[in-house]
Amino acid sequence: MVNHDHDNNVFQSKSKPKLPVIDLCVNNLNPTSSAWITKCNEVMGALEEHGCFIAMYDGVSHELHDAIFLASRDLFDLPTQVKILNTSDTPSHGYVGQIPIVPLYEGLGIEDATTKEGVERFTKLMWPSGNESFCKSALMFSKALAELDQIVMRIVAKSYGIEENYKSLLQSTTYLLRFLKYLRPQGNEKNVGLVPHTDKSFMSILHQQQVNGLEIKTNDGKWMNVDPSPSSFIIMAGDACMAWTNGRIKAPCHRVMMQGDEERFSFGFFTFIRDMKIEIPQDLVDEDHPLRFEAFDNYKYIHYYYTDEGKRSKCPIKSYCGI
Ligand SMILES: O=C(O)CCC(=O)C(=O)O
Ligand SMILES: [Fe+2]
Repeated sequence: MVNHDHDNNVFQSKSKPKLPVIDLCVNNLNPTSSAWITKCNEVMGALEEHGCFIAMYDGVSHELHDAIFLASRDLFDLPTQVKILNTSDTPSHGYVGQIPIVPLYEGLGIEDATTKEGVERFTKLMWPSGNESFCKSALMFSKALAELDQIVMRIVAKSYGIEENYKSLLQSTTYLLRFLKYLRPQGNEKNVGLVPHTDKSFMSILHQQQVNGLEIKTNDGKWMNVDPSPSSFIIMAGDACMAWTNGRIKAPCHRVMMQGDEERFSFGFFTFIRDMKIEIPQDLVDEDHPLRFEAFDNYKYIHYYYTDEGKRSKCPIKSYCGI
């Protein structure tokens, strides 16, 4: 069982750079209160400064937090020949494991994770005779995180005055829930769990259990640790959001470093825009902010990223559709 005592502690070690922590608990969100404007400013300030922040969110109960991490352990305990059945047309959306540059990393993904069909399809593939509790937890967790994503994106859209543009994106949003596991590091050295990258998603929400490892690069090039808590979720912009906001919100570079002798479980919940080109809203283009990105397709961009040219690029979204 997870120990929740650390929930009330300070989230990040002192004297190190800290990510803003913003309360997005449902009961504390009242758009008619005077505190609401302050909250929106905090969210926008954090996203424009860091491309990410820590959200305190009660849409995932402690019971669901425990259940989804138990479900994750069940999943990773399956034989590799079962896990590799999790395939996808999109690179790194299905099973990934035993990769030489990241030998500690293993991940599986549920596409259409907020739909019963999507979650049932995945569950049936992994457990042909069924796994009711897995299915229930994965669906509840995904739905709760989709709500959190929409809370954040509505604030972004309203602040920029681009609600109509966001509405059309929302209708084409798909959700990928990735279960992630990192083996305990070999020896005493800090080991790479996941190499530095920016996400190819529109938005990402990360959630980790008690073992640390996620590090986010600050604007002055330092790596900042993020400490976990059952009620905290890291909201992070992906490359697609960076282009959509005409560069106002940057996708932060992050990595996973493993230390100590424990394995680590985490979740990545990613939004992508399917079947439509993402256009940079006119309202975000003016004399001071000339158009920096052409309209682009989120999935074609992912495929581009996995080409040699994409992999070599320092900023793949700029190489793909930058002006
Ligand atoms: O495990 C984590 O906390 C981070 C995962 C991540 O960055 C990713 O899957 O893109
Ligand atoms: Fe990532």
